[in-house]
Amino acid sequence: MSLQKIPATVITGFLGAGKTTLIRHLLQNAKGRRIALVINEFGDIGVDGEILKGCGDEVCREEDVVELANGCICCTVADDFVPTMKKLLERDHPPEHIVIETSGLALPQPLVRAFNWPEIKSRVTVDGVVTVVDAKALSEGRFADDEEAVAAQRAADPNLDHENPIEELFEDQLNCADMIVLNKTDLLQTHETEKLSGDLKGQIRKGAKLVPAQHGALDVAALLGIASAAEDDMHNRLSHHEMEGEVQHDHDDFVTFSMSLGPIADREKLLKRIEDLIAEHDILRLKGFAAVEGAAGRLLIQAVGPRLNSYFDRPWRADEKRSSEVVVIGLKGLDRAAIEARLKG
Ligand SMILES: Nc1nc2c(ncn2[C@@H]2O[C@H](COP(=O)(O)OP(=O)(O)OP(=O)(O)O)[C@@H](O)[C@H]2O)c(=O)[nH]1
Repeated sequence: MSLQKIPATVITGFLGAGKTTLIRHLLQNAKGRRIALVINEFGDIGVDGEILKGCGDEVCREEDVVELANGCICCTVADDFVPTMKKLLERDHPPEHIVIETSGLALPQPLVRAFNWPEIKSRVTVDGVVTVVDAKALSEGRFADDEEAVAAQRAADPNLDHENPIEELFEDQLNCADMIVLNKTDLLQTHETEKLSGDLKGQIRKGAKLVPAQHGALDVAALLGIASAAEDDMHNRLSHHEMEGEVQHDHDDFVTFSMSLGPIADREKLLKRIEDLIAEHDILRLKGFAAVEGAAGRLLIQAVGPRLNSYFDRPWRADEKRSSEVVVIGLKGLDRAAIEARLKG
């Protein structure tokens, strides 16, 4: 057995920033390197795992994708993450590199700390924490407060403890990063990207790298091999909760639910219903697959904030059940019953 530790890259970033897209690009350009993926999703439909497995066996073998779907990886470190890592390490041919995709709602800090568990620390080190940022959403102010609204809230109730859960999570994910990928720059003008980069540089930890990207297309040599050993450096990467001396954090600010829609007779009508829903409710993320009647492929549906897109990602296999399932994520208070009723038409 080699004494060298296996490098692990943690890919984090808010809902829909482009983590799965980046990993897909990485696998397609890994040039034979044996990479195992650990994927954590909120909700019980493994959309990200399915997208990656859909890349084809030569890029991503099914046995190299491990899905953790029992809630958020940052809260289930001991029960899920550590045993999963141990299993990967006990394989006859352990991976050469491990890539971990956190859910868009996860804090990376508890996960990175888990690399200090003795049974992991002796065999694995964090190569880098990569935080993917949705440049378009950031430019639209989705991670910041509307200052006037906050001032009005405070004026109405000065005792109000103001916390924007999205902004806080975004900052925690930034603060832990070795590399920040400013993704989706295709949706911005050059001067907007430059302005965002300049603004972000003022907010990130010294030494963290900021790189612009489109569809996560980064040079694999830059992405892997950072060798940060972030697990030894957590005092420089504290989350808001840690800075405030809290051990626990929770996801009470967000709700996630999934639902089955049955066979879809008309693709366009379904997409219109989803568009209307997104306009009417504060849905942060919606994703899933649909079985459109008469279509040979499964329809992948992706919505991030106001942007919706869909395409047939691969043919249905003869041995699988054709079903339509979506997961919806939003802030607490989302009207689940109304959304379900509307989605089901
Ligand atoms: N225009 C544009 N779209 C992108 C880019 N990167 C990703 N997307 C799209 O953004 C949507 C979300 O991408 P994902 O890679 O699934 O994002 P994610 O961070 O894995 O999402 P969660 O795991 O749900 O948090 C998909 O529709 C992607 O095709 C990009 O650089 N430009």
